[in-house]
Amino acid sequence: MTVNVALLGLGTVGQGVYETVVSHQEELRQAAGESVRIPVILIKDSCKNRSISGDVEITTDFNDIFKYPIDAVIEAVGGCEPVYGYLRKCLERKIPVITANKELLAKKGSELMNTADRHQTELIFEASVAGSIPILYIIKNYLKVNRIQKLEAILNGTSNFILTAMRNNKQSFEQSLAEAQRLGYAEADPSNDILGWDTFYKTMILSELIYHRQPDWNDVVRKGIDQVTLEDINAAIESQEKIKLMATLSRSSNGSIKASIEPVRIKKDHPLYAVEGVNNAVRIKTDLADDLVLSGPGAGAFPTASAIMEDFVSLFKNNKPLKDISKKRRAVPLFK
Ligand SMILES: NC(=O)C1=CN([C@@H]2O[C@H](COP(=O)(O)OP(=O)(O)OC[C@H]3O[C@@H](n4cnc5c(N)ncnc54)[C@H](OP(=O)(O)O)[C@@H]3O)[C@@H](O)[C@H]2O)C=CC1
Ligand SMILES: N[C@@H](CC=O)C(=O)O
Repeated sequence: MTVNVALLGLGTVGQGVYETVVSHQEELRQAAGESVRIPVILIKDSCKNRSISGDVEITTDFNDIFKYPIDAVIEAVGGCEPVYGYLRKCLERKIPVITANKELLAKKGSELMNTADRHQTELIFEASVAGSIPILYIIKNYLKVNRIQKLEAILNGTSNFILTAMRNNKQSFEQSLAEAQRLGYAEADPSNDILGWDTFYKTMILSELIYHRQPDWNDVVRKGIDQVTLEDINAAIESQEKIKLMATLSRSSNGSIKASIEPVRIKKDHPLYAVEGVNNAVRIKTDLADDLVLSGPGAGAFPTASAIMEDFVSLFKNNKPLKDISKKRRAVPLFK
């Protein structure tokens, strides 16, 4: 048997997913119990050269994906429109969706999750937060008894890459951003990265997961790294400190959720001090486990494809065919 996956988007992430499906057939067969094939890929610009095998249809028409017996959809386009409509259509047809799209999830995650629920299918999105780090899985499945008191995190690979390059190589902000774009870390619109929006969306997803709701967006402090200068970085070095774009999330005693995203100076003994380059890290303080820190690459083709493909195989429980897997088996619902 073969599982057919429609891939939406063939940029940094989509290409990483496509190549992983080609290079990891054996592992996918082991984990999913069936071989995995991508018969169709949606793109925007039909004039670009693509390194894709000849038997894959490349299309600019979303509806073409339904010409194939699609078992799952992987979305790597980004943004809200037209993707929201596309994913709704897939879920309404009971097709499970795996997405890396944090902006869409922060803005429309509840609606899409309700659609998935109504149609008894899955919407999963490990890749939307902290790249390759399985942070959503760990919070959902491994911290059910613990009370999460506070979360501190570096969630934007591009910003951390830029701050590291400015510090270590004395590169200018602009040069460092251009390098992050060349490496495929930055969003299509990099102002999402450098103004803190990307971290903001990821923090909202974490808030949904941990507290089952988001704070009022107007109450969230959101600053990016756009105002950080080489002088600021040198001043931090003088004090043996580093500047990091830090997200924080907690619930106050009155039940309100507090979140902030801003560049902060941290000292050598801070657990996230050593997190450099494109890496992300999440520090979770809980009442029982105490202080947990997870780190790993937060952006890039293969770290993101890793999270997407691990999400994908998580759809296969006990090697059952995808169509036989009931939605009701999902462990803890997110966005509810
Ligand atoms: N880059 C990264 O490291 C990470 C990215 N993400 C998320 O993954 C998603 C994709 O990111 P990334 O691969 O970097 O983005 P890219 O800009 O590299 O790729 C986007 C892809 O989507 C296609 N596309 C854009 N608009 C449309 C449209 N209207 N209809 C059809 N196809 C369209 C583009 O087509 P064409 O090729 O024709 O231009 C391109 O193939 C985003 O949600 C991003 O936030 C998540 C984690 C990490
Ligand atoms: N642009 C994002 C990509 C991953 O989510 C980042 O730099 O972290």
